[in-house]
This record gives sequence, C-alpha cells and structure tokens, in this order.
Amino acid sequence: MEIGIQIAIDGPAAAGKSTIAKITANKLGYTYIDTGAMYRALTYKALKEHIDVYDDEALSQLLSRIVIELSPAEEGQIVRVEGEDVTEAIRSQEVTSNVSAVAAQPQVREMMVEKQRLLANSKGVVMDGRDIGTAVLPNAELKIYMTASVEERAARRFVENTKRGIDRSMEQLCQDIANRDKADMERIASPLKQADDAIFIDTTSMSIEQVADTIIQHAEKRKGR
Ligand SMILES: Nc1ncnc2c1ncn2[C@@H]1O[C@H](COP(=O)(O)OP(=O)(O)O)[C@@H](O)[C@H]1O
Ligand SMILES: Nc1ccn([C@@H]2O[C@H](COP(=O)(O)OP(=O)(O)O)[C@@H](O)[C@H]2O)c(=O)n1
Repeated sequence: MEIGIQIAIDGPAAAGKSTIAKITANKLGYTYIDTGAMYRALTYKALKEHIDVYDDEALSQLLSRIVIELSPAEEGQIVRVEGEDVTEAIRSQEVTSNVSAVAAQPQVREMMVEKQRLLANSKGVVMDGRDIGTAVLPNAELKIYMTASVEERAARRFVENTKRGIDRSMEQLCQDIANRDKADMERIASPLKQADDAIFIDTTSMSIEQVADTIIQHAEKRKGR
C-alpha cells in the first residue's frame, strides 16, 4: 500500500488554505488537518471561561485539561471541545478577533505543535495553518505558501459570511484580515512566513479548481520520488 506524503499549506487569512487542503486530501485519500481550528477551539474555550487571551500560563493549563477533537465530515471537518460541537462557534467574530493573541503565546504554540505532529504521524496528510512548513512539519515532502490580495481575500470571506449570516462590511473585513496578518507575521514565536523550500502561489486571479489542480500536480510529482 502507498504510504503517502506530507503536504504543508501555509499562508495568510482567507487565502483559500482550508478549501484547497480539503479538496487535495479528498482527491489523494489523505487526512486533512486544519490547525487554525485548534487555535480557534482553544480561544473559544478561553473566552467562555474568562481566561485572559494574553496569559500564556493560564491558556497552556487550559489546553492541557481540554480535549480538542477534529473529525472528518462531508463538509470538511467537525471540531469538538470536551464533546461539544464548536464547528460553527469557532468562526464567530469574537473568536476571530482574539485568536491571534492566543496563537502568539509560546507555550501554547509548543503544545499545539506537539499535538499536530502526533496527528500527522500516519503520513498521507494535508495540514494547513501558518507554521506548518516552517515548524510543525519541516520535512514535509510538499510545502505550499498560498496568498491573494487583501481585497480579494476580504471579498471571499464576505461571500462566506453572507452564507453564514455574519454581518461584516468589506471595509471591516479588509481591516480584520490586515490586522490578523500583521499579528501573525510579527509575533516572536514561529511567525507566519514562507518556508525556504515552499512553492509560492498567488491565487488572486485563480479559481478554486485551478489552485487545487496545481497543488495536486505538484503532489503527484512528489509522490513518485
Ligand atoms: N481560488 C479561490 N477563488 C475564489 N474563492 C476561493 C478560492 N479559494 C478559496 N475561496 C473561498 O474563499 C473563502 C476562504 O477560504 P478558506 O479556505 O476558508 O481560507 P483560509 O483557510 O486560508 O482561511 C472560502 O469561502 C472559499 O470558498
Ligand atoms: N498553524 C497555525 C494555524 C493558525 N494559527 C492562528 O490561528 C488563527 C486562525 O487560523 P485559521 O486558519 O482558522 O484562520 P482563517 O485564515 O481560516 O481565518 C490565525 O490567524 C493564527 O493566529 C497559527 O498561529 N498557527
């Protein structure tokens, strides 16, 4: 049986990482792991328990006593915290505007990276996030750094939000995305940046199918090596 390769997809907010990671994983029969959902799940729980989102110690303690479960589903992935289905709740505005603070905490990151490496242990995995190619899976056979203009990313999120019933203007979304990118790129602990050996894809003028086909072609080449 084919063992499968590790595919790391990184990039800024709303670049299309999860969408493409899901399609690629389905196509190749691999496991899909959305690491952003793990940081969001911890943020959701911290807000619920009134824990300071800048308090690394308190957040790490919280993380050590909760179970975050990612299970595959038709629509991608179901996220549970302590058995509670938080798939929708972790996309709320409140979680989105606090998640980068939580994700900047060094101890939290160390614990998350450890969990993510265990999840990827079985090979045949597509993992998306901010530090997958640089920190979580530095030996991944295929690394992609995906981006698009801020305006395009805000427009994509706008359409998605409309379907979800979230009311946020284009101006607000551009600002939210720019702020989150800045926080993710400027933090000390494994900031968002392109790995030296990652393939750069600007998806601004590409369809979902075009991006997915490009990545699958790269994956097929790496698999054959
Ligand atoms: N190449 C693309 N062209 C148009 N829309 C896209 C493209 N890639 C993703 N999208 C849409 O943009 C939105 C954000 O994508 P998502 O995969 O959630 O991004 P990320 O995981 O990087 O935050 C989704 O609604 C998705 O359908
Ligand atoms: N590997 C990862 C994944 C996410 N994150 C953090 O988690 C946040 C949410 O990630 P996400 O992938 O769900 O974000 P979206 O781009 O989907 O909105 C990011 O803005 C980062 O602050 C991270 O630091 N490292």
